[in-house]
Amino acid sequence: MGQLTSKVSSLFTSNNENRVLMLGLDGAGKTAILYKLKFGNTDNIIPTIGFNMEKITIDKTTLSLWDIGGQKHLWKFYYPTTKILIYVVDSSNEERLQDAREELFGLLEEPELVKCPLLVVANKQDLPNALSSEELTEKFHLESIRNRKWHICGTSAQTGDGLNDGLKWVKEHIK
Ligand SMILES: Nc1nc2c(ncn2[C@@H]2O[C@H](COP(=O)(O)OP(=O)(O)OP(=O)(O)O)[C@@H](O)[C@H]2O)c(=O)[nH]1
Ligand SMILES: [Mg+2]
Repeated sequence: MGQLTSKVSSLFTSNNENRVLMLGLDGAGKTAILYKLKFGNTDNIIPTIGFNMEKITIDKTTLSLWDIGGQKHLWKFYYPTTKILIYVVDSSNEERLQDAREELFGLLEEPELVKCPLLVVANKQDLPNALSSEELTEKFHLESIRNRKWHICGTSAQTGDGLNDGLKWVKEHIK
């Protein structure tokens, strides 16, 4: 069983890509962000079963953006070889903030992700009740993260605001 798991896992990993892993609760907007960046729109998005992967080139650096569906038990298969972790939050959904925070801090304990810089994406900033990135920093106690480089950016996958700034940070911190 262990061997099978490791074979399945190896299907999803490659050492020579700039793997950027996008995680976050279902409905946070991971796929919307990926499609807005890649195709310029967020039309026809449905909940992700499995994953989507798109390559995006910025200033001659090609990033492989892996958007994994919110089914958390599958996330671990995608950890190996990840260089940057992007954690997407629905800033407008206060009810799920605690859950989102717990998932994030659980990920920060994962040995395979321990060396990955972290970009927290405070998504859905176009919605009137969205928490700002400063408010989310406080609610999530992000200042307590000391074992890696981290950054937060406010985005809207709908309008595209903030996405390029986030991508630029990723490019600057990928090794
Ligand atoms: N207003 C607004 N809606 C958004 C934004 N980002 C995503 N959405 C919407 O939120 C819903 C969920 O977005 P998805 O991209 O499917 O979320 P996901 O994180 O990929 O969810 P799973 O695939 O289930 O893990 C969709 O209806 C999106 O159109 C945003 O920035 N603003
Ligand atoms: Mg999705």
